[in-house]
Amino acid sequence: MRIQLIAVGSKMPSWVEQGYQQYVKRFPSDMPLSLTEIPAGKRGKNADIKRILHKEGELTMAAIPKGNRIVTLEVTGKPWDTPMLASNMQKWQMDGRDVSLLIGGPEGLAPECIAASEQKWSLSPLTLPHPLVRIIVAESLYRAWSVNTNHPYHRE
Ligand SMILES: C[S@@+](CC[C@H](N)C(=O)[O-])C[C@H]1O[C@@H](n2cnc3c(N)ncnc32)[C@H](O)[C@@H]1O
Repeated sequence: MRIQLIAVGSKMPSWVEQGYQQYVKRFPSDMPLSLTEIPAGKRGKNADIKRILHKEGELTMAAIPKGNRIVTLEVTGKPWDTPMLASNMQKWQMDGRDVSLLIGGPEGLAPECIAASEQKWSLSPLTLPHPLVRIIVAESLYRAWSVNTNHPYHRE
């Protein structure tokens, strides 16, 4: 099973790149994690946010390979603890499809992304900055994998 992270926002500061790389490099070859960045629309003074969000949504949906399970990262989604994430990961693997995890931009995800979502995952009731979310997701997925494989990274 491949896991694809699709995140609105590109040209991240080096600390974001470094943080993400810390975890992505640990994924096993039978469950690789990839990142697709969607350029965020320019938000000038009189920006048409609805149009920008729609464009980001179109680009996000176009980046998802056909048939993938779509999971959205949403503040108001389900708060999965590590065992629940590990259990979801096992279900994803048994289901046989690859997984696309979607992270929105400054105003969140476009309505079409939310409508296409099969599962909504909340990392916290706090609204987190989108550059940080990809790092937390990568670490959480790696931790869940370590639970499922009895790897010593995760300790009870
Ligand atoms: C800055 S937040 C967007 C805030 C926007 N007002 C909203 O409510 O969606 C950017 C993206 O980061 C992700 N995100 C931020 N905090 C999150 C959390 N606590 N749980 C899950 N995803 C989160 C979501 O994908 C969100 O679309």
